[in-house]
Amino acid sequence: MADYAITAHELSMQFGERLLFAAAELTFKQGDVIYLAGDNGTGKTTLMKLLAGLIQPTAGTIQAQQRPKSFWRPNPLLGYALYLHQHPYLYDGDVSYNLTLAQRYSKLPKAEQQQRLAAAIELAQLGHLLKSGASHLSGGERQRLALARIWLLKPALLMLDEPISNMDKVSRQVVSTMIAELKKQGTGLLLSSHQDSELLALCCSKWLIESQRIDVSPIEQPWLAGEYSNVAASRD
Ligand SMILES: Nc1ncnc2c1ncn2[C@@H]1O[C@H](COP(=O)(O)OP(=O)(O)OP(=O)(O)O)[C@@H](O)[C@H]1O
Repeated sequence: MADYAITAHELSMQFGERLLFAAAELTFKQGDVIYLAGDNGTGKTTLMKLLAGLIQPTAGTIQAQQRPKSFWRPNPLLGYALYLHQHPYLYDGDVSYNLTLAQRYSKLPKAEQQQRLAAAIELAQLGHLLKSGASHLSGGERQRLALARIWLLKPALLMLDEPISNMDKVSRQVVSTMIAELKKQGTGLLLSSHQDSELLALCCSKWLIESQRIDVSPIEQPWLAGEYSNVAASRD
């Protein structure tokens, strides 16, 4: 059983009279890499905010495994899965400052923190930008910095809202590589996109929001057949 998991039951979300979506059951857990698809305005961001505990559903329950509601933690979902907005908030100050501040929230041992910082700077290709003001970064650079900050924390569950939309080829490649690395390290990922992208190749299932329903289906990956499945089977 995965240590971290979010389960939603009989979920429905409305804004006023308008039903955005309903779903009988959804599970997002460590080990999952889920592609959240749907046209603009179908509710992908709203669903991520629900799973992050930032807003409440109109009906249904959303539970964080092994984190019951308590007096000191009235909303167990807050901080359980990290959520990165499409237009991430960055602190005033330079890139280096943004990374250092994020590191303060890390619970990893100091040596691992330092290793992750060096890897984040290299993978996100931020080395030449460390002294640049965050407010002067391009859209793609902002997204790379935001993902680098999250990388430092090594999250168990991470939701990325349109992580490679509106990026040039290089930034797309950089972000896709970081996402693939997080997957290897065991982070459960929910990746939203309003159109098919290269991120699909990393995913094992798809949630499609369409006609006010969330349809869940497996994604058959060529790498799951043949050698890889033999390796996986021999491990079991
Ligand atoms: N707080 C709110 N009050 C009323 N309507 C809202 C609220 N938040 C979102 N909506 C509406 O709900 C719909 C879904 O919004 P959401 O941002 O979740 O869609 P999305 O699938 O992420 O879209 P996109 O692909 O364009 O990012 C939109 O029509 C939006 O205007």
